[in-house]
Amino acid sequence: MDATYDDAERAQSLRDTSQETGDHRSLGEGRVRSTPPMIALSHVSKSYGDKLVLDGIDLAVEQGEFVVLIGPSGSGKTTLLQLLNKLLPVDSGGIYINGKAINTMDGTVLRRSMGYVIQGGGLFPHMSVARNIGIMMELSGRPRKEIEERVDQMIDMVELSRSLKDSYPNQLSGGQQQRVGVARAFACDPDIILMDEPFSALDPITRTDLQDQIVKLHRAYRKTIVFVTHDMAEAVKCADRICVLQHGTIVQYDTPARVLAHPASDFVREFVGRARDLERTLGAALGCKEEQ
Ligand SMILES: Nc1ncnc2c1ncn2[C@@H]1O[C@H](COP(=O)(O)OP(=O)(O)OP(=O)(O)O)[C@@H](O)[C@H]1O
Repeated sequence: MDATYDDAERAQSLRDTSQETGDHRSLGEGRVRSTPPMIALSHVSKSYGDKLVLDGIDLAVEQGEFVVLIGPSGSGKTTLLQLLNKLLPVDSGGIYINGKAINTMDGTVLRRSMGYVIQGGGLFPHMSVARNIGIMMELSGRPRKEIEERVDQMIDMVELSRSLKDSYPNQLSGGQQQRVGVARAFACDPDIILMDEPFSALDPITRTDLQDQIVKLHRAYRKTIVFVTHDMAEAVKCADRICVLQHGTIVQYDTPARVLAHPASDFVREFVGRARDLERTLGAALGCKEEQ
């Protein structure tokens, strides 16, 4: 069955069962999932004042999936991400983590259970690299020795030098700051990691390095990742599935191969086309440089 159809059906079944049961195992008539999706949104809407920004979003993200949210500026990507960790409240509809409605969960507890990486790393400027990485563990009262060991492990994992442990964020390059942000997100071993344009402020080479790194980490640890970007090439490189947003609705949710080969609308075709044009232009420009 077509993945997009399957998701639509699943989302529909979530909608049908959510109010009554609060449990998300139904897959429609007579079919039962053995596990709920790691993340499910059922008819979620969100407005700022009278401006509707997300309009009846149905979305399921499976455990261990890498889903990229992509769309033009203002299409609602960041808003959607911030609904997932309750930085913003939904106006209507439901969000479920592992089958459990997040409106029953404490926002702080929920956020501590998820990794969150934003542009620039979102590091605390007055804390050292080591403390930035270990802060969530510190807040959860983990023993100092365990935190120290984990910090070293995370620093090695993101291929930073341990000599930077006592440095402060303003003493690091943009790429190093972003690596610290990624290390912090993984430190508490969360099931879910949310990433909001984490690499978009970086130069192309550093950006490529970090994309490679996150793909590698995803393969190794199979975290469920929801990643926001404007960049189709980044989406194709990293995603198991790409969710294309336009004016607060999902216009396609499918594998990179299918989004590229079968764009669901003229809008998606144009979006993919622009990315390909850019890639060709960049490729040509880089090719010229190499020849010089
Ligand atoms: N706090 C806010 N108050 C009012 N309007 C907001 C607020 N935050 C976002 N918006 C508006 O909601 C819409 C969606 O914003 P959002 O940041 O989710 O889009 P986005 O797709 O992430 O955009 P970008 O790619 O530029 O970051 C935009 O029109 C934005 O101006």
